[in-house]
Amino acid sequence: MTNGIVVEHLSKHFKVHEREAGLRGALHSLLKRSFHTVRAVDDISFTIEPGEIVGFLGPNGAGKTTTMKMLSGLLHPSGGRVNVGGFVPFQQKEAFKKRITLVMGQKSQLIWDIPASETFLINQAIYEIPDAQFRETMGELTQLLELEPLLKKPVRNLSLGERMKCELAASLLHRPDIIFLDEPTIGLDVNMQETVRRFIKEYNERFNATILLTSHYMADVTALCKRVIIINHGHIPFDGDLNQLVNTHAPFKVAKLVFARPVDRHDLDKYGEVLQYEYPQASIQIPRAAVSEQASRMLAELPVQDFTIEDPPMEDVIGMAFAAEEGA
Ligand SMILES: Nc1ncnc2c1ncn2[C@@H]1O[C@H](COP(=O)(O)OP(=O)(O)OP(=O)(O)O)[C@@H](O)[C@H]1O
Repeated sequence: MTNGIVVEHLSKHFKVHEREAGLRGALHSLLKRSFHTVRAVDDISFTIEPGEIVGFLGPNGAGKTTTMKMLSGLLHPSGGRVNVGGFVPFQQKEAFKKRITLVMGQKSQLIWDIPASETFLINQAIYEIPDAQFRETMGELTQLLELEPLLKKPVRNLSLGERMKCELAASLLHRPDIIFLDEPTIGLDVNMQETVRRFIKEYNERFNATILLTSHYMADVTALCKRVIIINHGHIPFDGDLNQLVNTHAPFKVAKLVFARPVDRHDLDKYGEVLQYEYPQASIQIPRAAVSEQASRMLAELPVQDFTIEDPPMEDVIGMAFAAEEGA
């Protein structure tokens, strides 16, 4: 049984009731209802191989959650075809539900007033997980996510990060091999983001799970995803290797220098575009093709004390990809 995903010409259009403001508008819309169509997802196609982790990126309102809901069977598409692990998601077959999970960082499935361990038991019943398998998976998840001290506390007393760990455990108890993660690290502190990231990676490796992940934190994307799909206004302007995205939209690197003594700002212009210079530090943007030549020139000609070459921040690269799509 494969756990790949195939999406062909998928669309979701919402018909939204338009109402004019004020009493007149309310009366008018009672008599004559007018609608407009929101093309939340508009003819997208992609394939995800079994075991792949793919970053699904886009600005607010781009269509990420709508796509994930269609892939997990919560929304019926307006057009196109979806195949997730051999199933048509919106048919909502029991066997399909046992293969997938949708984790939404902003929504909780845990019951507020009781400990998470009791929600786990409820999920065991819902997913018909045999006792032995439940104990084994619970043991694994408890160890991977360090859940032991949290299991008996009412969910309302957990911190956001602790709750997220329990959320992940509840969503993965039935050992799905296709996982949709919608902002799993939102609002978590840097350490907890790192824990969740490590866990996602380990789960993927252990169960060869296919994972589609949205996140506004680029550290999640660079740590987990070799491939990214960018969605903007319901379209996909980019689908490919993360490195290729950087090469296409940011065909330059940034040299960070620390000088041993002050240099003339104008002397730096010949090496590239000076982004910032405030003694002792400078940042210079250099076309990728010229990086090694300019790096050796700078080291030979300038009083360099410390020197690094970095890719531009991923947030900037993604921003450039969105901007290119807007301008297209
Ligand atoms: N039920 C609905 N009725 C009408 N419009 C909707 C509905 N659900 C989503 N939309 C609209 O569809 C578009 C895509 O929304 P979606 O939630 O998929 O975006 P997103 O990429 O997940 O954004 P975010 O990063 O803010 O979560 C938005 O314009 C949104 O307002």
